[in-house]
Amino acid sequence: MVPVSVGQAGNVSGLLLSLILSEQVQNRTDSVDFGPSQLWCHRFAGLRSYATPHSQFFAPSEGIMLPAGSYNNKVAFITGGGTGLGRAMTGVLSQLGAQCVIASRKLEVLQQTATEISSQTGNKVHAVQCDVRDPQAVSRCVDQMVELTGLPDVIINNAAGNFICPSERLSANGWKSITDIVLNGTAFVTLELGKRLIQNQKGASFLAITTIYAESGSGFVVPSASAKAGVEALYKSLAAEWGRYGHRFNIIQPGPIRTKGAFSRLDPTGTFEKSMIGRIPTGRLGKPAELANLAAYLSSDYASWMSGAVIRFDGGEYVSMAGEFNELRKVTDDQWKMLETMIRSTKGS
Ligand SMILES: CC/C=C\C/C=C\CC/C=C/C=C/C(=O)SCCNC(=O)CCNC(=O)[C@H](O)C(C)(C)COP(=O)(O)OP(=O)(O)OC[C@H]1O[C@@H](n2cnc3c(N)ncnc32)[C@H](O)[C@@H]1OP(=O)(O)O
Ligand SMILES: NC(=O)C1=CN([C@@H]2O[C@H](COP(=O)(O)OP(=O)(O)OC[C@H]3O[C@@H](n4cnc5c(N)ncnc54)[C@H](OP(=O)(O)O)[C@@H]3O)[C@@H](O)[C@H]2O)C=CC1
Repeated sequence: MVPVSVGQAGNVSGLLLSLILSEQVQNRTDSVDFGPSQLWCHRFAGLRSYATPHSQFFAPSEGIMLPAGSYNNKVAFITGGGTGLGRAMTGVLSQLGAQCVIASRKLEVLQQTATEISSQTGNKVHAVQCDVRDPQAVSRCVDQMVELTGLPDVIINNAAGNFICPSERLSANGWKSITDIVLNGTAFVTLELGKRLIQNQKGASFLAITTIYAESGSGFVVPSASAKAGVEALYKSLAAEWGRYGHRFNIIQPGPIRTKGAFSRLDPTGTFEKSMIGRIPTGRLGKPAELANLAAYLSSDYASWMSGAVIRFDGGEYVSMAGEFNELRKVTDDQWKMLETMIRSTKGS
């Protein structure tokens, strides 16, 4: 680990940094306990990753949590399973004994992931091309899965699209592109599989990956925020309606976890990561393996009494952003002494 100074980035991010974040970062530098000297940068595989010193209290455990064989004789269907978090979840489920089917648009990417994971775990991973925006394609994908593995025990709706964009620059097609993948795609997959499972009297666990801002909303990712909120309403509603058919529905809201797909579209210059880490109480990003362990637990028989749950998984970022006075973390001991003296010396109203 090497300490880095804020502002070491390249031209574009340097410009953005000074224009957008200068006040925030400068404040930190001057007066708070999270200045550049305490901002650490790990360098590995060509990627930067910032963390605070106190993140050492929260070192990630990336080993597989559930007992070996927990998914023997189970079939798991994961949308967007070829990359990022979907790939991590597929790896863990496969390692635990599941036969996995991964689906998305890019067949070559899926095939490569399937080959790599199955050669590591010894369990079959099937790649099926599917654009979840197209209900007919979803139906064909499920036909193909039925041929390969039969209907699944576990469905993970993980596929998504996103990009940062001021809403006044957003075209109708930009809106449609994101909401079609996230909300309609999740609905098409869930309805198609749900109906077939019901016909076959087979129970299943459904999991949706949303995000922390599904609850709060967020500027600059408005189609994603709207669609993810819709996914949460869909899953909470079906948890109530389809329990009688043996179906559970749960939701994970991840905070920031480094993946190429997310970071290239949400932080293309790498400028925002540092300020984001400053507001995460555990002082670091999440790891795909941590998310995968939680998903494996929620989708397993160990969680058979969990349905309708919304699990925030963000190192504390959401509550840290929400609390009115949380910025007072930045006040030093000397400043507290002064503030306390001022407050105690105030008499009357
Ligand atoms: C440090 C911060 C980093 C991260 C974490 C932070 C916080 C935690 C919360 C994070 C939540 C993350 C949520 C996610 O969902 S991340 C997942 C990201 N992964 C992907 O997006 C993968 C798939 N994405 C894509 O395939 C594409 O990006 C796209 C655009 C979604 C779909 O591709 P498609 O080929 O179908 O679409 P296009 O034809 O290219 O575009 C359609 C339409 O949209 C307009 N568009 C595209 N990009 C932009 C842009 N950047 N700005 C504005 N508009 C855009 C495009 O122009 C088209 O519209 P028209 O021109 O036709 O009007
Ligand atoms: N990483 C993070 O910090 C966070 C991620 N999330 C959520 O986690 C999930 C995974 O994201 P992440 O792994 O980071 O990003 P990725 O970009 O790696 O994952 C998105 C996946 O969705 C697939 N996909 C996109 N469009 C379609 C489509 N039309 N049909 C089928 N599949 C599609 C992509 O595959 P292909 O291109 O082959 O279609 C890709 O595999 C998403 O739901 C995201 O919203 C939530 C909060 C934070």
